[in-house]
Amino acid sequence: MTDLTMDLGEDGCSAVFPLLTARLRIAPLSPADHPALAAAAPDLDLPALRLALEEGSALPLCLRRADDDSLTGLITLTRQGGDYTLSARIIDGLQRQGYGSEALRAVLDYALLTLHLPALSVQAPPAAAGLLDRLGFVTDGATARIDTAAVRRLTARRMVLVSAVVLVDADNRILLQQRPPGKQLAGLWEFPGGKVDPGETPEQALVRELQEELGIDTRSSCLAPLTFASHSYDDFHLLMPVYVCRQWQGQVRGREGQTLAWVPVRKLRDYPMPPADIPLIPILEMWF
Ligand SMILES: Nc1nc2c([nH]c(=O)n2[C@H]2C[C@H](O)[C@@H](COP(=O)(O)OP(=O)(O)OP(=O)(O)O)O2)c(=O)[nH]1
Ligand SMILES: [Mg+2]
Repeated sequence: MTDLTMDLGEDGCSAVFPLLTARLRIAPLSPADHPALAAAAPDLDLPALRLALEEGSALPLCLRRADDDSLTGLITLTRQGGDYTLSARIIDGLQRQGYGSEALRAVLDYALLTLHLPALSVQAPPAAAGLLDRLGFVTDGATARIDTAAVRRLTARRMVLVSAVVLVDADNRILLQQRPPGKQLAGLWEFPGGKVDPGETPEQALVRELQEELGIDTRSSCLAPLTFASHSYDDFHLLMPVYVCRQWQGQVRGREGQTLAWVPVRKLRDYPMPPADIPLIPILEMWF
């Protein structure tokens, strides 16, 4: 039997939560969620949910929009005997905008591929049949069921290899560049770098990207491996070796119109970064 709350730390937080999707942050129910939930779904038995969460027999997950933190819904995993069930509720007025499918992909991925539940079943109203079918559920009467193999097919993503660099100047500041409008993750601050082309090594790709993006010359021997990022975006899995470089030739300038910032490590958290980069910040804080 799996304790559904095993990834929650003492304070209800953990390294895996929030689950992030394109528009949502998904995190275990906390007392801070109660007022919004009670207002939006007065029929929910919040004290019972809270108790089940404390006992580890249920994991209620609140869905909130990443941009304005507004409540979008609740997905609850429940253990009943040896079986695991799921129930999903999107707040009235927010249905039919794809939030359910977006959140369910992330929750199914977590429940079957991280928590290793063998299968999940859901009471399926006829209106949800199409959605459940697209997600890989098999319907039998009023119940629909999904297993690990189906979730693997649902969440399989191509792997994209991207090289990135922590460029450090003489004052120990780190170069960030802002992703331009129109590109994926526009407006967020990232480390320079880019996709590794076929036939390139990660180091060769970085030497090329540093010339293309910043107009500077460096060599593979000036790139020291530092760490890596590994993160599932909705449509691909990013694997990003991260190097550190202190030696280059030429003046750094944004050759693709991007805004640049030299940032002391203690100020990194002031610059919103792509979700893949968030785990890199404490590593840099320790390292510098
Ligand atoms: N360079 C860089 N990319 C990052 C970081 N974090 C992160 O999630 N990414 C993602 C964003 C993109 O999906 C992908 C890199 O793509 P990119 O758009 O920079 O690729 P590129 O320089 O080769 O540009 P393009 O020719 O494909 O437009 O990696 C980061 O810190 N640096
Ligand atoms: Mg790039």
